[in-house]
Amino acid sequence: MSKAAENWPPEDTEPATPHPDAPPSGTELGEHYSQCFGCGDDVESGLHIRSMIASDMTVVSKFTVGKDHQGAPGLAHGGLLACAFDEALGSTVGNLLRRPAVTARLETDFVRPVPVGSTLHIAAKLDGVSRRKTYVSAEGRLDAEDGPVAVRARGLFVTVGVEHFTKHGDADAISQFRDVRQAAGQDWDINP
Ligand SMILES: CCCCCCCCCC(=O)SCCNC(=O)CCNC(=O)[C@H](O)C(C)(C)COP(=O)(O)OP(=O)(O)OC[C@H]1O[C@@H](n2cnc3c(N)ncnc32)[C@H](O)[C@@H]1OP(=O)(O)O
Repeated sequence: MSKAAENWPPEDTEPATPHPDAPPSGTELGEHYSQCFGCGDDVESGLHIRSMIASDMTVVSKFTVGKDHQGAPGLAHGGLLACAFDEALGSTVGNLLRRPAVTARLETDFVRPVPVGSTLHIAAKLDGVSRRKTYVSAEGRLDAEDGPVAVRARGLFVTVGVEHFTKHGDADAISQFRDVRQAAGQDWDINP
């Protein structure tokens, strides 16, 4: 996968089993939390990533690089690109497996510069599961699904209980988030 790559996944895994209630192919996912830097509509300079279920093992996401996302003049900051892949990979794990999980490890290979105004087409897939660990990887292509590869990433997500978020996060905000989502008949507990 990358020049520095070793085996991936780095241990024996079982194939991932999509949750029976995972959204079907073609489902547009929207934001998972309005204040999420990756996908939230309320974060003005956020990434505003939008994702769609592509199959029972893959999710495709789009991230358009804005002026607030620069490192060098006119070019995306690498850390923000890593953030975009964290979001895309996390969305893949959360929506297909439907259990709360957090990023434990994230690797990125920056293959070519990503200019402001360009759109990364990110295709992410579940690579395997070992106990609480889910391995997932993605490629981001410039300006088209079959454009040149600009970034590759792979991550390890570890399944956690909802108490991970209530204990370490803002319990009041989580409570409000839960109420709003439940009132709208939406799930709230796969990654609040
Ligand atoms: C619909 C949803 C959309 C969601 C999109 C959002 C995407 C954004 C996602 C994020 O950015 S989440 C925020 C960033 N991540 C964190 O804040 C996580 C902080 N870390 C932790 O809370 C804990 O370290 C963690 C929960 C990951 C693990 O702690 P635990 O005490 O629960 O488990 P443990 O340390 O025993 O690790 C479990 C397994 O994972 C392995 N592991 C943990 N960290 C690792 C690591 N860094 N590298 C390799 N392996 C790792 C560990 O060796 C072990 O393997 P084994 O089962 O084989 O023993």
